[in-house]
Amino acid sequence: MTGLVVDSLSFARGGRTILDGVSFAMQAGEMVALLGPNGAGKTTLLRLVLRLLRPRSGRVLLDGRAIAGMTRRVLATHLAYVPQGHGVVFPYRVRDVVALGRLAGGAMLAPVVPAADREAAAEAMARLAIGHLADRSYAALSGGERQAVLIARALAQGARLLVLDEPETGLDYGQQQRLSGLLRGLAGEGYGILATTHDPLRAARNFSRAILMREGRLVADGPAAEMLSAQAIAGLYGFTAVSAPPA
Ligand SMILES: Nc1ncnc2c1ncn2[C@@H]1O[C@H](COP(=O)(O)OP(=O)(O)OP(=O)(O)O)[C@@H](O)[C@H]1O
Repeated sequence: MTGLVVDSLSFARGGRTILDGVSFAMQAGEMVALLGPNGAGKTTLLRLVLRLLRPRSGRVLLDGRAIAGMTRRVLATHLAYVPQGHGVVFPYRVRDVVALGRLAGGAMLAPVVPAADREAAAEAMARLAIGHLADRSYAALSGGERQAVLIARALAQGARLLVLDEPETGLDYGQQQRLSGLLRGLAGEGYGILATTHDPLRAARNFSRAILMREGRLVADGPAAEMLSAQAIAGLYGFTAVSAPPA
């Protein structure tokens, strides 16, 4: 698995500091939840890790190598992005959406999808138990099915570190539970999972570790259950914790 190091990362836009000296490292099999109020800088941090933005200062290392010097193809062998499952423009078949993951590594430039890429896509779909959706239109899927397809696309890419942006958004309870089980299973196989979330209670249950951010700074980092106590959550989001009334 790919080890990720985020080293003193800062980012600014229009003279305003959006991320200020964020540092952490994560290893194989870790499930790291990134939490904080709206505007804390979570998405900006993910975009820097994915090299979709350039930091003002600091660096991101994958297996000890700075991502700034990597080709897109090499970066894609380490890191895969699972965006939120919205915004469907074309009614692609599910098997084609998953096979698109192979493009990130520079494969599949031919007009016909090479057999190896088709196999990788089929394997990823089988892994997520969505083989039966292969010929369905991605646009016609439920939110949970789309999320599974996007994770399959990331697996087809071959990367071992998955970066997910609010993966449970829009999913019903059952689909959230399935997603959590799936991510835990992947972590058990040695995938690294880094996900933003707005649900501290689920994060405390399902993630091994939580990183809390506020106003562009990392304010806490540790075991999820410990980091996400009622008091810590109240402090992070700026409200007063109320205890349950006596029965
Ligand atoms: N391109 C940009 N130009 C100017 N400001 C930006 C830009 N992108 C983000 N910001 C600002 O940076 C801050 C952090 O935004 P970011 O989207 O990273 O927060 P977030 O923690 O992901 O928030 P949310 O929980 O609402 O998704 C916000 O104040 C946002 O307005």
